[in-house]
Amino acid sequence: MSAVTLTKPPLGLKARLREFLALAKPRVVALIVFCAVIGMFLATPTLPPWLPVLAATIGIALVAGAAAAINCLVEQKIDALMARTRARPLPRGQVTSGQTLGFALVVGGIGLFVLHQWANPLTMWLTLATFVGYAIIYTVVLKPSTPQNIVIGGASGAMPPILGWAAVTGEVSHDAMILFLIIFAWTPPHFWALALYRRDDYARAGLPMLPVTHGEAFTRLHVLLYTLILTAVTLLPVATGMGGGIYLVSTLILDAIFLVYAWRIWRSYTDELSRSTFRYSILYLSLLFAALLVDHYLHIPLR
Ligand code: HEM
Ligand SMILES: CC(C)=CCC/C(C)=C/CC/C(C)=C/COP(=O)(O)OP(=O)(O)O
Repeated sequence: MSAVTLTKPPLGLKARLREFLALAKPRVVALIVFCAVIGMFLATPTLPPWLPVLAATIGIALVAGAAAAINCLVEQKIDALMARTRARPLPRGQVTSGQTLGFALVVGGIGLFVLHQWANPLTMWLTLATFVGYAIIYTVVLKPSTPQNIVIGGASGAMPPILGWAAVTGEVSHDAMILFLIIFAWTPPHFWALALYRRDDYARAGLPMLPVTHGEAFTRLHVLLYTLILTAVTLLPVATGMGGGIYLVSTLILDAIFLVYAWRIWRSYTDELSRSTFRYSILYLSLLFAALLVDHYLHIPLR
């Protein structure tokens, strides 16, 4: 009887690079970097110096990608159980754990070096803390143990504008902390909208996400409550003068649409609505930060 070989054919270089890129969750990292870059531009009244901007953009992207790869490494067994994540490179066996660790260490190490050399040490340390916050504290400790995982872990995801700000000014101001608060308040409706229509995935994987531990109705109410908090927080830039007329009009429109989604999630839930709300959350954050940037340079003062 002839033996049947089940080994996969080796990947070509391009396909291999694609697998490594997938480990870095490029679309999430793109929005993270976008928010960091806006933080850099908001940090100074004129144009920020190009070298720290370039270094911080590259450095933050690399370290965030490395953090995402560690998340894929730690969660490979969980990812194999969920429909949304089972096609990732590790569960499919396209890369090994060792390769993923090596990739994260090299890419993250280069990112930290770039930040230290051409941005400043403060930005490097804050980015390293963000890396630890997401890759270790959120992924290893919080995610498998509490439904508040994404609320607390959201602090890491909210760091990018602070990192950008620090790269340009060498310090962290109150306005940078307001940008942090916006992403921090945005994370629960962003994630719970997804968790609602992916609740079976999370239940199968044994992860204590809010719809699994506290039920759908409770989660739907909390999407609405956090969207209300988000609306309040997005008015803070107007209170401090960081945001002017263009920002105010933009955020009122974006918040109103988000509130309609959140209200409907609470009152007349469907999975399709929840999916649209999740998609809108990404558009919302992108447009809100874009509005802050436009407003910064075409500022219409409100006082
Ligand atoms: C703890 C905080 C966060 C959690 C738990 C979370 C959760 C998630 C999950 C589970 C997805 C996957 C959706 C899918 O596979 O279809 C996702 C997608 C996404 N998230 Fe988040 N997120 C967080 C923070 C952030 C932050 C800070 C940003 C950017 C500033 C962000 C931007 C995105 C984007 C752009 C996508 C879409 C990715 C794609 O289309 O492939 N997220 N998020
Ligand atoms: C250094 C730096 C700026 C780091 C940023 C940290 C970072 C990559 C935050 C993104 C948050 C994110 C991808 C959450 C996905 O949730 P999940 O991991 O629970 O989702 P999953 O189920 O898709 O793995």
